[in-house]
Amino acid sequence: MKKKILIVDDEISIGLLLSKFLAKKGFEVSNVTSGKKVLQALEKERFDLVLCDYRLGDTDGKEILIYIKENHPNTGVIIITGYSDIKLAVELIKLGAYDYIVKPLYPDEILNTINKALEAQGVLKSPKDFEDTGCHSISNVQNSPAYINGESAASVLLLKQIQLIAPTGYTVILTGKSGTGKECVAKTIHLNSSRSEQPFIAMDCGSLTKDLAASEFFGHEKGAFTGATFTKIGHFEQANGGTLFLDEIGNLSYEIQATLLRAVQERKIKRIGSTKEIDLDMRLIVATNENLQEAIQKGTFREDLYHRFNEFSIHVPALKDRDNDILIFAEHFLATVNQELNKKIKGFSDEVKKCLLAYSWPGNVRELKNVIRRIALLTDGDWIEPHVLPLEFGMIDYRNKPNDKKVTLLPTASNQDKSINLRHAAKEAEYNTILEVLKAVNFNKTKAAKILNIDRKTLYNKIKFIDAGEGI
Ligand SMILES: Nc1ncnc2c1ncn2[C@@H]1O[C@H](COP(=O)(O)OP(=O)(O)OP(=O)(O)O)[C@@H](O)[C@H]1O
Repeated sequence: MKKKILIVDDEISIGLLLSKFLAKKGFEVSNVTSGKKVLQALEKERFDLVLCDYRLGDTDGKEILIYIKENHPNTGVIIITGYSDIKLAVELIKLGAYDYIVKPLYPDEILNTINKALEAQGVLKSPKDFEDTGCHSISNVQNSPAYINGESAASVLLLKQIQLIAPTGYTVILTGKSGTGKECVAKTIHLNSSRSEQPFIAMDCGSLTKDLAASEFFGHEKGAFTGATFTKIGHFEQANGGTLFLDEIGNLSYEIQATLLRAVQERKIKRIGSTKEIDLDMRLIVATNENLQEAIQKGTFREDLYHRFNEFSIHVPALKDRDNDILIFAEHFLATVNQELNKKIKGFSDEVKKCLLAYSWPGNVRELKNVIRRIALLTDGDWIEPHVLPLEFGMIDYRNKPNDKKVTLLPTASNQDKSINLRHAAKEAEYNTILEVLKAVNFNKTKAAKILNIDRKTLYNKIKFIDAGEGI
């Protein structure tokens, strides 16, 4: 059956041109020239897709989009805009538009977008579509795990925003709780930009001290200060040509922010101890799990720097807001662990699935990844059963096998060497303490390190250690 498309454009010639082209491509096409006529047309018949010009005499594309999404949710909408306005485009996509096309119109682009919109209709996108739609997975980055998207509305929106912003050179602020995947998103944006062949350099600003900051950002010449025994290339210079990802910018001291602002504004740096200016040509992506607006109000974050960064912002949703994506991520991590540990675990029992879905995941995707690594390691059979779930799942009962007298942290360790068991128990206790503290401080690693009385780097290593599946 032919797919029905309604073209809405008050420029009659453009509408006619488009309808001729689409009719030739096998679509059944109708044309209208005003908002009022759209309503009448939609009352009369069902359309698969509405291709709507943003600016119309009696209304605009946004109004029409809202009307269609409320009254004909199964009809896809593509908006045509006269100028490239990313913010407007994102707003329209958030409101439910499948995509937007910027004039001048190119037949191939229109056809491609229409076909994709029709394919996607009624079906939420699967993670694989990320690659199908021309975005690369990040699996080709050394030491980077593949980027997994989900099917929830929040994940579909996230993917759209990544696809939209990646090819522009915009500086992006990524907000979201710790472990939601901000760095993963930053890498994906980089890999889908024209800089993908150039370096992606990630820098954790949370651990920067005042003394180290300038040298870490801009590098130094040999002999520039006591202890500068070698020339050091800073992160800005390393990222030149590519993308610099600054993580945890909310933790930067006010003084360091001033240094950073100069470099970002002027796009030039000097290594410490050098007079030579180095021109910068790179994209900046920054991330924070702090509320920067609040920090600005409190006077701890510079408003001017914030505006420099905020050419575009993307919120990376918490895992609990990604519905059944939890299971998509879980299956993916299980497949990876199976490979790493040479196991053949088939999947999760229904009970475990329920627990995974019911848990609140304060540590987000990172926590999920760790949990899957741990429970896969503890599983001997084909299926992951509830008794291997960590204590925070409130599954203590499950952890007691029928003949056990006490709750054991590692049920499978009963037949293991006692010393190994103790070591494991110590690691488990350490893991749980770190996790508890992290949760208590909303996963702010700087604060957690202070409470745990270890430096941030040690904490980072321990988290990595856990991340790497060794923290059992
Ligand atoms: N979409 C994703 N696909 C695959 N793995 C992911 C995804 N999102 C997150 N992860 C994994 O979860 C872990 C945490 O992700 P990441 O470091 O990107 O989070 P973050 O938000 O930058 O955390 P933080 O704020 O603490 O730095 C990593 O091991 C990462 O590989």
